[in-house]
Amino acid sequence: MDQPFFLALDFRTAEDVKSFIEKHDLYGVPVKVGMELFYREGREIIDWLKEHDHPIFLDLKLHDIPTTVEKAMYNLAHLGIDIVNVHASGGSEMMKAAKRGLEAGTNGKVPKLIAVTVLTSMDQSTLQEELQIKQSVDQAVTRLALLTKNSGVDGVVCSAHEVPLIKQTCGDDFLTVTPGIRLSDSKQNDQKRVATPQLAKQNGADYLVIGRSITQAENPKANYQRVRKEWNHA
Ligand SMILES: O=C(O)c1cc(=O)[nH]c(=O)n1[C@@H]1O[C@H](COP(=O)(O)O)[C@@H](O)[C@H]1O
Repeated sequence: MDQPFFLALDFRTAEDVKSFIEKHDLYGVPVKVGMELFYREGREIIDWLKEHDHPIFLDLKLHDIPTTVEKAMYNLAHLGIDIVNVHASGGSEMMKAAKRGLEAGTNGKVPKLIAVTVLTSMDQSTLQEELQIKQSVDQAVTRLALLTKNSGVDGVVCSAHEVPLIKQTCGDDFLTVTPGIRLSDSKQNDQKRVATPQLAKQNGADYLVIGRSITQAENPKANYQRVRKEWNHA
């Protein structure tokens, strides 16, 4: 993959996606398709993106009983995507089932499977006050990363801040995919654990996920180039 940034295509319709990509000449860049777009447009938008050579991270964050997740992954595997995810908090049986489903459903290259640790929209107070989890964010993320690794899954979704700890605990080859990426002058929106592309690179992240800093910018292409420059020069 030329540039390790997944552009989050959080748009309502396929038409919105196509006109955004066309207008800003972003053909072929790695993209993330999430629930909003996939629930409406399904496999057609995936096929269109593949026809235009976009590497695809399908972000549906599956979290259900093992059998359901295994069968859902079996069906998703036919889409020919590159990365797909589950929630690590679904537990090891669920993660192993997800992997089995993907392997059984794929003809060619098996998509990478990653697991969300603690959402980047959460912070210490969400964990401790709302969810009554006594561990710190760092501890909870590391614990879930280790569970993910021991379940045979390829890597995790986490914030850029936890990458050094995860690499230390799970090894350099264990993938870290980091959303919550913001350019220094972008709005934080609903994200709590944010980082610049530069910090993510310095911390050793393998891939970035970045949406609104680009898609809602006055000049999306210019911001895309800024991310690229920050990453390449960090
Ligand atoms: O799995 C994800 O991609 C994900 C996990 C997470 O912890 N936080 C997170 O923001 N995401 C996704 O990453 C994208 C971030 O978008 P922006 O906040 O607009 O850059 C969204 O599409 C989220 O669904």
